[in-house]
Amino acid sequence: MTETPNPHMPDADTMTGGMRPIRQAVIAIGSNLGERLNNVQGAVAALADTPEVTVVTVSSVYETVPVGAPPGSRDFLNAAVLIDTTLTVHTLLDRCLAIEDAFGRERGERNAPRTLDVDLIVVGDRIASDDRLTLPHPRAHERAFVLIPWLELDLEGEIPGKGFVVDLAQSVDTAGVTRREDLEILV
Ligand SMILES: Nc1ncnc2c1ncn2[C@@H]1O[C@H](COP(=O)(O)OP(=O)(O)OP(=O)(O)O)[C@@H](O)[C@H]1O
Ligand SMILES: Nc1nc2c(c(=O)[nH]1)N=C(CO)CN2
Repeated sequence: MTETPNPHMPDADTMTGGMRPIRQAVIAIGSNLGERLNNVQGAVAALADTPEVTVVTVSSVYETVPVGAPPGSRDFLNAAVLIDTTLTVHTLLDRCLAIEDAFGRERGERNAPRTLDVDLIVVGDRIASDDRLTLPHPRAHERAFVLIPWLELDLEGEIPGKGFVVDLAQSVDTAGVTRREDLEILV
């Protein structure tokens, strides 16, 4: 679905800093290449260092079987982060991509092993679709490695148009998602 701008109202993405609303966003982080925990931890630290972003809570770390990845790919470490932000959705996306780059992310084939993936899952109840950004993330509702960490952060979480996280998490196969009690992300 594409957002239809209302010519009489300032779009939330073009309003000046002081006027922008605080939105709660869910960010999914993954790594299956290099120093996986260091990469995930670094992504959270970089988000926390971002002006106009406040990290609210961070999930446990989960070891997850790769989905849709080339044969032989290593397991991922995945986590989810709840943030409050006044950034526009596109500025937030740019920040996520810059954090990936800072951790040596190479952009090859889809689902190829990666040092770091930082995906925007939902930003408030924003629905958006353009050549750079789709919100909610179009595959989040079917991904146990996103839903299980998110559920830990917010039992009332919802993906607009798809349903509540608690229900979605029951409709997916969670066998490949294991909480790593021995690993922790520090904020
Ligand atoms: N909600 C979103 N979060 C992150 N990137 C998005 C989103 N919507 C669209 N994109 C675009 O997708 C592009 C490719 O993202 P990425 O390389 O992380 O995909 P992927 O991790 O291989 O696959 P997937 O999208 O299934 O997670 C990004 O450059 C970005 O412009
Ligand atoms: N287990 C797991 N599988 C994936 C992941 C991920 O983060 N975890 N990310 C993907 C592309 O974003 C594709 N497959």
